[in-house]
Amino acid sequence: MNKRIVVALDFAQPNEALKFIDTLDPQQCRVKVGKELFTAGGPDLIAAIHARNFEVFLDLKFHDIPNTVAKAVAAAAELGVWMVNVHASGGEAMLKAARAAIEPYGEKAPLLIAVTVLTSMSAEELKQLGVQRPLQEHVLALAKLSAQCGLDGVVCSAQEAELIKTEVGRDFILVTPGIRPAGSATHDQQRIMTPQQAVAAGVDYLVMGRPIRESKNPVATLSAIADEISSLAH
Ligand SMILES: O=C(O)c1cc(=O)[nH]c(=O)n1[C@@H]1O[C@H](COP(=O)(O)O)[C@@H](O)[C@H]1O
Repeated sequence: MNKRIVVALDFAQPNEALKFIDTLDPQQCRVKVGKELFTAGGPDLIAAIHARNFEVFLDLKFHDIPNTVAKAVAAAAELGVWMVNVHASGGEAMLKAARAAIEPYGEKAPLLIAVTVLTSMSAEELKQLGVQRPLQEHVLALAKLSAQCGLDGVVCSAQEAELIKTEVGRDFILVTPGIRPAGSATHDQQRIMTPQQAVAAGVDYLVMGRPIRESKNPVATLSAIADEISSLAH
């Protein structure tokens, strides 16, 4: 139940992110550094976050040729991050290359997670891209491929969690953004669930950004959600 929430540090500047995490408790949550913040802050910022005892999900969603992704994932492992992600749609060779690249790090290797279908995408949008099968089927197929390639888990929406846990296995880690407390703004997210629904569906890690950062009292909001979900069975 511990530290199920990963707070998305979607800030423009490293100093804003550090100021924000200095209000948080590393025993209560992990943090996610994405494209905007890493582009601005780079490895120095990751070191500064680690110095504050937070575990980092480096969310750079690598999607490139196998050689490039393998080297990028190894570079992430060098930073000592807790979790790193790639896009499952990069395909089998890319996923296997990413897995092989972090093998030498042994127990210190980050968790390697593949993004299935972005939580901002609807079924209609997926069809526009030429994917004819239903969205849930596509997410499941990408999750199965990721598992076969040795990845530790996937990013999906909590709406697909039960299906993936049943079909791929209980130990396959599910990381779900698109988490919205009841009544809060959905922003650009399409496939959403409340924190309680997500935990009930079997999700391992809930990624939450704006509902926490933009709330009047982020610390109180985070604590309230953490308390609520810790009382739910997994
Ligand atoms: O890999 C991710 O973290 C991710 C995948 C996905 O499918 N959808 C998604 O929203 N994310 C990230 O999760 C965070 C969600 O933030 P909020 O929508 O503000 O809660 C953002 O930092 C996104 O970059």
